[in-house]
Amino acid sequence: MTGALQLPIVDLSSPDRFSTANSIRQACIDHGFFYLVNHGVDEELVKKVFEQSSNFFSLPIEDKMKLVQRNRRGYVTLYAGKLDFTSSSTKGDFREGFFIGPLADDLNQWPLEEDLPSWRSTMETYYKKLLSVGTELLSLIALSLRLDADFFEKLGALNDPLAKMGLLHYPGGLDCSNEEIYGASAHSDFGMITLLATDGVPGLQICREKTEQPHVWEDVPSMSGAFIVNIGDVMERWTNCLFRSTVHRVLPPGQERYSVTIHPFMFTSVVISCVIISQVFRVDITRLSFHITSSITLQLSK
Ligand SMILES: O=C(O)CCC(=O)C(=O)O
Ligand SMILES: [Fe+2]
Repeated sequence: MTGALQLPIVDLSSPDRFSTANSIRQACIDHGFFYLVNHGVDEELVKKVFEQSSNFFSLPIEDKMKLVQRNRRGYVTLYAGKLDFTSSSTKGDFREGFFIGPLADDLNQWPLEEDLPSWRSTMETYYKKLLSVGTELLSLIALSLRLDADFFEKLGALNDPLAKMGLLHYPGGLDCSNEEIYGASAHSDFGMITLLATDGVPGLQICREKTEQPHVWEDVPSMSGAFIVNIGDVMERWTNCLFRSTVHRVLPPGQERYSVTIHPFMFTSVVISCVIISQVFRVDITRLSFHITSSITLQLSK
């Protein structure tokens, strides 16, 4: 069953940080998803990122394969990944991607400047800008949890700003009537928060009650100029499940679709403890730790 949904809207430019923090709190309790408006990222920059993304994915496959993923950076082919680990489908998700990690460590792969002029600088500008939006958001999230605004910063979230940006391309035109293939199969994101920009083509759906069967899927319409923000598994654990890491997916649209994700903070060395203590612990506190291997494979122990 599906239906359309109107997510809460959070205005990042509001001078009243406490009221913004309260609206974030309510949005994260009710949906785990919200629209972020007045975020200060220039519309022209977002447009350029989408244009450059399309330029890359339009290259011949041989050229894209020269940048095939190494160290979790670079090009990932159609069907190579499957976000729903529980799915019995033998095929992966019907999308291709290009992943960019921390700019300082020299592990990123870039198209040649002569092939795609300004490609690298556009992506680097967007990455840095989104990291600063994420930083502001993280301090508001701390306030929303009745913590000091610099709570996560003091834990080292900004010392090691391990962020991952994904350019995603859903080619469309897939007739999937016989097979269970999605653009992105059902999953929750594993980090703290995700900021998502889409080109407006529909396809994203969320399921708010992940334990209920059958799943009820609701369409998330895009909002012009807004980012879609969602809570990830690590933040769900920080909050003892007060904030939801909501399951979502992307249907294989008949129409071509582009999106850009960024997961700004992936702590590498911090033990995740609960900041919301209630009568009922919904997570196992004694095992709330996580590890990221050098290849940024995150294993959350449950
Ligand atoms: O493309 C989208 O709209 C969402 C993608 C997504 O959920 C993901 O890559 O984690
Ligand atoms: Fe996701």
